[in-house]
Order: sequence, then C-alpha cells, then structure tokens
Amino acid sequence: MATTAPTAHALPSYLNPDHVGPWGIFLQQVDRVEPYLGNLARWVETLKRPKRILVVDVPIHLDDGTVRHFEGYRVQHNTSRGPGKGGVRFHQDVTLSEVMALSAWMSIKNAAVNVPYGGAKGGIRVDPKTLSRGELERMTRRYTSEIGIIIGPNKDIPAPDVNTNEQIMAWMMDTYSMNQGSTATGVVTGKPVDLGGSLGRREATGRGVYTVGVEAAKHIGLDISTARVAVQGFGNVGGVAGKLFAEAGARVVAVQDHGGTIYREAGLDVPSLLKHVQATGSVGGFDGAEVISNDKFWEVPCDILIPAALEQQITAANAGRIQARMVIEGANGPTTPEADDILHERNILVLPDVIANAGGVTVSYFEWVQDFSSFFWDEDEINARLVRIMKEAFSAVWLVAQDNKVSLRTATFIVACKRILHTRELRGLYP
Ligand SMILES: NC(=O)C1=CN([C@@H]2O[C@H](COP(=O)(O)OP(=O)(O)OC[C@H]3O[C@@H](n4cnc5c(N)ncnc54)[C@H](O)[C@@H]3O)[C@@H](O)[C@H]2O)C=CC1
Ligand SMILES: O=C(O)CCC(=O)C(=O)O
Repeated sequence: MATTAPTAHALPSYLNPDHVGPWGIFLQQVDRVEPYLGNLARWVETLKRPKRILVVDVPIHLDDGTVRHFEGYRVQHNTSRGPGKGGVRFHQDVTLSEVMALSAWMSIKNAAVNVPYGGAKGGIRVDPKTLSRGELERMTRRYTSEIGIIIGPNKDIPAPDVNTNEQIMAWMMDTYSMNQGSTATGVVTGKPVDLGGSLGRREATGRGVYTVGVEAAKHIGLDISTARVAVQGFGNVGGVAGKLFAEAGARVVAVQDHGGTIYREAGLDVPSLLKHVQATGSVGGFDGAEVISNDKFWEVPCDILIPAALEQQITAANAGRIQARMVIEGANGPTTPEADDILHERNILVLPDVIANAGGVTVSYFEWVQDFSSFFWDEDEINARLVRIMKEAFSAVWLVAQDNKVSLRTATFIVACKRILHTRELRGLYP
C-alpha cells in the first residue's frame, strides 16, 4: 500500500487548473478546504481528477426520417465510498466541464449526508423541448445503451436532474434491463412508484431544502411563518420547496423560471401557480402577478432566496444587490466563489447545495435499498428518515462551521472530504 501522496503529474487538458466554469469552481472549492484536512490532505489530488469520464455519441432517427447525433456524458468522479450516484441532465448548455463538476459535487454531497455512494453525473447536450415524445424515448434508450458499460446497480446509479423525470428513468431502467436480460430495478432511482420507485422521491429534494431552511432559520432568528421567499426555478426542486414554505405560512413573493419572472408582494398563490406551470410549462402568463425583469429578480425584498435552476446564477454582478438574509441552494453550483465571498461579507447566510439539496439523493438511497430488498416502506417512514438525516447532517456541518469559523460550504466540504479521503486511505491507492 502507498504511504506517500501520489505525485501531481501534468493534468490532462480538460483539467487545466486555469479552467473557468463549473469544474474550475469545484477546484477552487477544494483548494479552500485543503488547509482543514490535516494529514488526509496528502490524498487531496484524488478529488481533483474524475475517476472515469465517458463521452458518447447518441445518434437517433428523428420523426422526419433524418438522423441526428447528440453528445452525451457520464462522469464518475469518485467511488471510494461506494458506487457512483447522481442524476442525468438533458439541456442545450450541458458541457463536459459541467458534468465533471456536477459529479464531483455528488461525491461531496453523498459523503456529507453519509450515504454509501461515490459521486457521478450524466447528461446530454440537447433541448428536450424540441423533441417529440418518440424522439425523446429513442435518445434516452440509445444513451442508456451507450453508458451501459459503466452503469449498474452496484457500479453507478443514475437518477433525475434538470429536464429528466420518472418516465425517463423508466426508459433507462427498461433499456438497461433488456440489455442485461433481466429486470434490474436498482440501476436507476427516481422511477415511477409502480416500477420500483420510492414514495416521497419526487418531493424529496424540495423537502430537504425546506428542512435545512427551517433549521438554519432557528439559528438566525428568522420566523418562517412570516418570511418572504423568492425562488428561481419552479420545477421539481423549486416548486416543491416553494409549496412547503408556503404551507408553513411563508409568502412566496417572486418566482423566476426559463419563461420569465413574476412578483406579488402579498404572496403568490402557490398551488395555483404549480397547476399553471404543469399546464403551460412555465410561470409566464400566470394571472394575478406582476411581471418583472429577470435581472430585477435578484433585488426583490425577501428573507429567503432559493436558487433552484442552474449553475452560476449568483455572481459578482448581482450578489451585492441580494436582499435576503439566507440563500438556500436548491440548484447545484448556483453561486460562484466570488459571489460566495460577497454574500459572506454582507452577512447573508448561504446553505450550500452539497447539503441543502441532498434530500433527493437521500431518498434515492432509500429507493435503491428498497429495490434490493423488494420491501417497500410507507411515505411517513421515508419522510421521517429523510428529515432525520437532513437535520443531523446540517447540525454536524453547523458545528464544524462554528468551530473553524468558516462558511457552511467549507464546513460541508471539510466533513465530506475527510470521509472520502479516509476511505481512500483505508482502501489504499487503487480503488
Ligand atoms: N431533481 C432532483 O432531485 C435534484 C435536482 N437538483 C438540482 O436542482 C436544480 C433544478 O433541478 P430540477 O428542479 O430537478 O429541474 P427541473 O427540470 O424540474 O426544473 C428546472 C427549473 O429551472 C428553470 N430554468 C431553466 N433555465 C432557467 C434559466 N435560464 N433561468 C431561470 N430558470 C431556469 C426551469 O424553467 C424549471 O423551472 C438543478 O441545479 C439540479 O441539478 C439537485 C438535487 C436533486
Ligand atoms: O437522486 C440522485 O441519485 C441524485 C440527484 C442529483 O442528481 C443531485 O443531487 O444533484
């Protein structure tokens, strides 16, 4: 077994440390945590390189008979603690750098809530809204076959992310099972309940966002029942989080999605807004709200801001204008390191993605366990276990932040990186 740190050789070009974008941001976050890792810092190089990157060509027949090629990715960042785990994103702006960063954030997140997984993520560069249902199914199935060489219930388990849902997971599970010759429900999570999915998974990420929000609010003396909330992204994560805050009495005053931004000082009617989004695909055109510019969203008076859309939304350009007392990162990577510093200086508490949105993967873990045992739990049990894990993980991170006088992001990275690098050390150099 190796007793000294592996030498840092020249990095492959896609790992260029000057790299900007999501992967560059992840590298900066690792640099910030390194001084707190003690002896384990000698293994930190392992976090700066994904374990495995697969880039796949995904050709399909469009409905008009022509052939179109899409570029797909599956990246396994680290598997020291268990199989890779993380979602699949269909979006026109997906890049390898983004998928690498998202896979790395999964390693951190899974370790932060102590589920027995490494980190992985996948994606296809495509605007799925331009595809028919048949085209979407063919693309999903071809992508699944292409990444089939590295995924599996004990190897790497995909799940939903932006623009993917239970139906996509059903097609992925079916394709993988057809190729294997037997049904393998445990190959993906976030499936329909009738196909081995878990009760509570659809709401889990938003429920986790809400749970840590309530815990943090106690620390800063914020009363949720009178709080004003602004949400960017009203899909799986933002929609559920907004609903739970509204049910607790909070006023959801502003919502932004890809179709625009709406505002109502007295609070939006969240159940009606959710129905509107389900019917039309966007918050745009919702009655009973003022339309404001997308840029103005960042300065609406509110107590809690929940970015729940994409990366790099809170930047040096808008962080100085944010009026919230607390930012809860439903999205992955919504805040750049420069913006993090600005928010910190302005005493705005940031609950980082790697803990705040971990509710989804926590219930994905429950789903995977239920699939293996073919024994399914009721929703109350799932929600109770989820809330307990989120509260315990948040409270541990809060203490580390206080003890080391660091942000909650750095504290979460300290907890998670120590867990990952400890297993790396126990296993030796090769896993
Ligand atoms: N679905 C899950 O279980 C988890 C998702 N996340 C993260 O949460 C974020 C949202 O994911 P989901 O809710 O699952 O996706 P979704 O596809 O259900 O919703 C995405 C939302 O973002 C909005 N959006 C897209 N582009 C936008 C833009 N340029 N400006 C403003 N809004 C925009 C969409 O209109 C939509 O409301 C992503 O960062 C994802 O990685 C994190 C943990 C788990
Ligand atoms: O449920 C999962 O396995 C992963 C969800 C995800 O992609 C995420 O937490 O960002």
